[in-house]
Amino acid sequence: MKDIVVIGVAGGSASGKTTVVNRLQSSCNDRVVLLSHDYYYKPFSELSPEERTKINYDHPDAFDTELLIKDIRKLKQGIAIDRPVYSYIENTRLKETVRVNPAKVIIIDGFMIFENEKLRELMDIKVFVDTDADERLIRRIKRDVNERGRSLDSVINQYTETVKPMHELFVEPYKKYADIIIPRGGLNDIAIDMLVHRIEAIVEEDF
Ligand SMILES: Nc1ncnc2c1ncn2[C@@H]1O[C@H](COP(=O)(O)OP(=O)(O)O)[C@@H](O)[C@H]1O
Ligand SMILES: O=c1ccn([C@@H]2O[C@H](COP(=O)(O)O)[C@@H](O)[C@H]2O)c(=O)[nH]1
Repeated sequence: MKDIVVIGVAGGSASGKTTVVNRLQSSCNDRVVLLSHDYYYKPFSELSPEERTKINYDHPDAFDTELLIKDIRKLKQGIAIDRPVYSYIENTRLKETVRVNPAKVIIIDGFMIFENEKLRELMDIKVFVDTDADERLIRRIKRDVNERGRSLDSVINQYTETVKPMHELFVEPYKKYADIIIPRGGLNDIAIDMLVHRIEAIVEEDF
């Protein structure tokens, strides 16, 4: 039996990680499972909804990364997990969980997943989705206003106060750990096709 392969997909907020991962998943179907670092945001249930809007969500302390590491280890041992579900609208973890069964390829995505050494060491292939900051900001404004229930002012304030400075501390310096860098994000067909072929080769090996 071959080892389970863990692929990490990092990159700044709104760089196109989800777009890349969805394209990888749809090419490889149920042979691949996805765990997003964002599922593992701490619930901060002791705080009021108003207080939760003020948290720095771009700092490593906002995540329960230990739980993610435990869950990846269980999947690697062939044990199913119940992963948390996070709401960006309510800024907290929901009551329900989602069952994740072991698969040959585990994809982990998250903007700062290369920052944590223990997490990084679990990854066999590290991919960084690299998109210019101005494009990421435009995409983030559109997404957060349309899908995450934010006002234009709140997106711009959050970006200047935490997203950008934390990106410079916890995302960009860790790009050096990537094995593959995908410029321009989710619509880079050539880079995505190459990755899909690599993953297909892995899942087609004897299990
Ligand atoms: N190449 C692209 N061109 C234009 N918009 C894009 C592109 N890639 C992603 N987007 C859009 O930008 C937003 C952020 O992309 P997403 O894949 O969710 O990024 P991430 O997971 O890195 O935050 C989404 O609304 C997505 O539809
Ligand atoms: O409650 C929350 C939790 C997270 N965020 C922001 O989300 C992004 C990460 O998502 P991407 O898909 O990688 O963009 C992060 O930059 C946090 O600022 C939030 O606003 N509220």
